[in-house]
Amino acid sequence: MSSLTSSSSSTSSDESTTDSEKNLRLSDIGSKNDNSDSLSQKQLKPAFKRAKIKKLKSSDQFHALFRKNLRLQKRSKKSNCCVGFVALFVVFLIYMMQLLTNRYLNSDREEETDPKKYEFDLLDTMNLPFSSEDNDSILGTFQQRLSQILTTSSYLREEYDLHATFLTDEEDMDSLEDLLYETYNENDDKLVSGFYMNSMGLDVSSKKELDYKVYYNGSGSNSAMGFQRTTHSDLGQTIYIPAIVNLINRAAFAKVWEDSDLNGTVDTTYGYNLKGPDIRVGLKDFPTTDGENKFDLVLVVQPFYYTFLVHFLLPVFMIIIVYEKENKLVDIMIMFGLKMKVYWSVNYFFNFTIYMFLILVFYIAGYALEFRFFIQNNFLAHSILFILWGFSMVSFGFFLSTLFRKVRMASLIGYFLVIILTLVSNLVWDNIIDSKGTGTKALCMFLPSFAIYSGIKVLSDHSSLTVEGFKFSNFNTSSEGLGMQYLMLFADTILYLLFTGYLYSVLPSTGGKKSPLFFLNPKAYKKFFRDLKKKKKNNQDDYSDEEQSQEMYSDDDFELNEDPRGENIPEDVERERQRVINNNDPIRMINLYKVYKGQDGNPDVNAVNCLTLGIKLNECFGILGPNGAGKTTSVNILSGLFPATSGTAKICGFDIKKEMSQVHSIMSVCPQHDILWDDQTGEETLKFYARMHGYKNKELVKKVSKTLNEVGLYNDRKKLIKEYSGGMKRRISVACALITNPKVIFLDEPTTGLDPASKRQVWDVIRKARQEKSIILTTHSMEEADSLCDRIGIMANGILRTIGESQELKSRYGKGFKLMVHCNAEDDEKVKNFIKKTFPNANEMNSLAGTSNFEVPSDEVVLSEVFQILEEQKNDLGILDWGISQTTLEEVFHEITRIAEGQAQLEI
Ligand SMILES: Nc1ncnc2c1ncn2[C@@H]1O[C@H](COP(=O)(O)OP(=O)(O)OP(=O)(O)O)[C@@H](O)[C@H]1O
Repeated sequence: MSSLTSSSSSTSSDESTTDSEKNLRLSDIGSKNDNSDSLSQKQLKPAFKRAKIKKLKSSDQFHALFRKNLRLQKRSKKSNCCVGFVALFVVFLIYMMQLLTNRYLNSDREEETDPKKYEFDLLDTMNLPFSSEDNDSILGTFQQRLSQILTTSSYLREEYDLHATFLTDEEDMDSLEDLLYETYNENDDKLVSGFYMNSMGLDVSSKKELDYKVYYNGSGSNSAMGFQRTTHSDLGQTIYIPAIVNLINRAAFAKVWEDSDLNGTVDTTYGYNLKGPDIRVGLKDFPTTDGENKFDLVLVVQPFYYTFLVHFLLPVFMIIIVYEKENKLVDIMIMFGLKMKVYWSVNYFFNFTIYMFLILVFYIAGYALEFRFFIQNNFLAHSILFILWGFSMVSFGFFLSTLFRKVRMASLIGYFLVIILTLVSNLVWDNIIDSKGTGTKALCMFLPSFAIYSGIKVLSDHSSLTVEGFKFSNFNTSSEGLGMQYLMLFADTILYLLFTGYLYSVLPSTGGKKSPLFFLNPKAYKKFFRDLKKKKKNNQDDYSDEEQSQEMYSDDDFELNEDPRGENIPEDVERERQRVINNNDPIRMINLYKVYKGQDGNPDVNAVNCLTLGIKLNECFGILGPNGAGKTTSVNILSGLFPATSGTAKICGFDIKKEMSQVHSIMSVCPQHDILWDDQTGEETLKFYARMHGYKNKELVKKVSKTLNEVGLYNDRKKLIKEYSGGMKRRISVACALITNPKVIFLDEPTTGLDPASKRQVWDVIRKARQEKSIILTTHSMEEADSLCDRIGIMANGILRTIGESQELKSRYGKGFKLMVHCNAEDDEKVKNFIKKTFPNANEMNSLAGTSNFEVPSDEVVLSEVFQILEEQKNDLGILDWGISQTTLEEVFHEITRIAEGQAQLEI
């Protein structure tokens, strides 16, 4: 009846009437009378119309999913604290190491790379032991000799890379500095030094002293460049001056002494009692140090720790995905219409955002604590490296997540991987790969850890005190550029996304759906692309407008085989089969089979066996059956969790084999076991699904509040799901199935575990919800089926055994009425005789202490007459109490399962 309403309303607007539509109407009329003659399948090829479906917007889904992820992330305090702690710990370690390095190992150096900023920090004074009257001439001779040694000694130039220049003004001094530092930076062994003769200092007549300044390399290992202890005459303290200064001073002095005719005037103890003119030496160290001699701890450990830190989110990314996979949350979201491209995009974007947050904290700490890695290197150089690593790590995490099905395993292996990848990239790169050619390096970088480690190492090497920071100006020319790292990280991002897509398709998901390994089978590969093209085309057609046009389709795809029971098929089941073939029910299953492959030597299980069934519009259809009858399997096939082994079903005209995405956008499900996020509240859970289906703002709030009220959870809406009782979880699962306003609802044992009051509340909700919908409800409660379902099908061993309205089944399978009479013991015989006389075929079932039970065939009973007769004779016969009841659904159920068991025994 309801299907008539549905199809006639859908065709009424059409001007033209096709033959197939006529067939449809004829068949609809047929469905009104279930006893109508069945038409051969060949004769009748009806064309049906698909339901109107509303397009689910990707943006709505993105919004809902992102909010959900964010909320759950905020609530996973342990994981957030752990990540934060590790980040801070790494920053703290590096900071401490930098402090230690600066304080104890480079204590005589300053962290200043600009040579211009160095002062001549002290002046050493050497007294020449001559009589003070001869200052001028002594100083003149000394200066002359000094110049001669410095400019003419090839030995000094070659051995010590000595640069001596006599300058006249400050500008020239600058150019000498530039020359010295340039030479210094280019020179491998760093044994450069420089002398600067300030012409001003030559004015010996007025100053009675000679000034000259020396640039020296304080880090030199060469003994000649090393330091020598001397006592600073003015300061009265011990200072260290470069050996070369003493060397040259002494050489100049010796010459002066030798040439001087004054030596005779000098007392043998000249060094102590004569005080002649001063030779003052200004000292200026080079700003950077020779790495060989100054151990910089930060440089050694930095690449390891940074690599560890940036890997640390990898297991978190894996866990997010595997958690939803293990708990079938992905499956349920798909059943509620989630598009996988949205799912992956949101997770990609979300994971990348978490990573960027970590990097932001790291950068703030790094700049605040003045890590040379950040300050010395070009900002873009390290930012691009870290961003590209973020992209590739998320892809890599996705890829790894496809390999795990359990969160515990994923987190265990994930954290182990962080350590292994960090260690391997550190040790293997430094000891083996670093010395290899570009090709080998690039190949190794297909493991993204190598790419990030080597990139960090390049930047780390540039953050040493002795070298310039990394700049893009040396990017192209430098053999240690970052080009390869950037390129490979980008390539890894794409590569691991492709791997993820591939593995996600071919590895079995929780639901057991998987695609073939295409590359092993070129035909399957071609088929895949053909299907994809077709699907794309369908999608375009389906979603060409906001509301889909009602497209005609035929049943060519249905495999209309005979039921294997052949002649033995029960009449009602066969009638339903013909009705389904010729009708446009919103849910139509034809010859649906599901065989589970036997594992560990067990035989295959035929869970669903040639199920042909149709659910009408506005109908709530109950599937009953003992445990293992195939109820849940049927629902799982229809909702797309499992593929059928053969046969198919159409839901609102969409084939579950090929158009599941359209089916998902119009259906909802309350699974047998609650599939919910423990850390969301009931309200948030409902909002999530409602948002996915386009509800917004006031409409969203209203809809959610109404549904919460209906299932009696409004007052508990702010509680987390993990704080809900089993019954409350069940009610929120039912609410989820109702909130999206679907056309088709699958309710798998929706009231299991509910107390009687809640059960009735949920029944009321379901009763109200069936308007404009088709509902399949599986249950073990006969009372529920009786109360809620318009029609009932009873399954056993995967086979549909009977179908019909509750009353119809009772009269078909029940053995009539049950009559109970209660009287005094002395009247017992009299009463029994009366019953047997009134109902000749009544069968006495039992009798005890004046209470007797009879089974009376239904054709002997006209209820009104029974009432009249018994009430009239009650007093005369001494009947104290009596009652009559019809066969219950439970008895029908037992009868059916008993027959099924008998058949199964025969088959064995
Ligand atoms: N994943 C599976 N792998 C193998 N066999 C399965 C699987 N799921 C179900 N089965 C088998 O399929 C048959 C039907 O199971 P199903 O869960 O559909 O029954 P049901 O009618 O829903 O039972 P219940 O009332 O206990 O929920 C059973 O024999 C069961 O053992």
